[in-house]
Amino acid sequence: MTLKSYFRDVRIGVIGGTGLYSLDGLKFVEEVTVETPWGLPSGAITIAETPDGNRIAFLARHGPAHHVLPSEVNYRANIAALKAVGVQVILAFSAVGSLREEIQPGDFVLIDQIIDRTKGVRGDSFFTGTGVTAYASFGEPVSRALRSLVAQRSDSVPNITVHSSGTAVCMEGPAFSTRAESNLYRSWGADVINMTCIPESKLAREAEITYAIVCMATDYDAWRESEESVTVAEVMKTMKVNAANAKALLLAVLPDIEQAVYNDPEMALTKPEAGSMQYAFQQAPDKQSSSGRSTLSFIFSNYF
Ligand SMILES: CSC[C@H]1O[C@H](OP(=O)(O)O)[C@H](O)[C@@H]1O
Ligand SMILES: Nc1ncnc2[nH]cnc12
Repeated sequence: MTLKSYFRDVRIGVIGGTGLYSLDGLKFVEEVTVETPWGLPSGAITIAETPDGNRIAFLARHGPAHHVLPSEVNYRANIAALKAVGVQVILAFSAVGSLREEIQPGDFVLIDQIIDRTKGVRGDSFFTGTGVTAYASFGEPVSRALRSLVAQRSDSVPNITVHSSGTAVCMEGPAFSTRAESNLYRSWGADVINMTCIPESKLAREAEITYAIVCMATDYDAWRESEESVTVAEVMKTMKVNAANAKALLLAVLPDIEQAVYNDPEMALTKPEAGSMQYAFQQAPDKQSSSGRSTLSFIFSNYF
């Protein structure tokens, strides 16, 4: 596709997860289908206009009708497509199970750490198969600055409890965990569990996009002896309330993110990620595969 001229200025992207398939309260502009070197994303990207007149991009992670399983989401295409329309910051949303008594269904958690329990079946690097080697830094998988913006603004949203940090386990799925697994993750210090934050967060980092994910607790997974283990019915029931709260939180925090990406000459919000791959490449440019360089230029117009 030919990218329209305004796309370079669509700096904010939102990824909706289970139960969050569209945005409310913003003016619809258009839907765009972006083909990437890694294939097609889960669906069309919706471009919407904020009350401040900026355009943002929305993508439903599993597709608008949730037709794609977490292991089968083309995370590379999703992130590459958002990057192609200009996105520098992604605020993602995810339905998660709670591994802690104090994180109740309905609570939101701004995770700062992730334990990867996916099983190697997901395309998890833009560099795989390109003949170009690069190693992203991922010790802090989520943007501290974006988390803190969301945490601060969440005070203005009624009826939500937001935990400002936490560790997520990302499991393979689609079947939920056994009780033994759920207890194992608790013993590791994990607070919530989902099936999608890996490789989404890792690919955002490779693409130098500032990324945070709002984890919305829907259930107590499988660890509580006194309760039935999680079911989809339970997740969807809680997500009805969570989705409304997520939309309210997004509308509340958007002006702050817009201010940070359009009006801060220092670009403090995106600074840690922008340019972070600069020293991650191993080979001298003349030793990199030229077809790989051409593929990667789709997301790294600055390096290739
Ligand atoms: C349908 S429950 C399991 C499903 O829900 C979460 O999705 P998302 O992270 O996209 O909100 C979880 O990660 C699983 O993919
Ligand atoms: N218990 C759970 N495990 C994994 N992903 C989830 N998404 C919502 N609840 C979940």
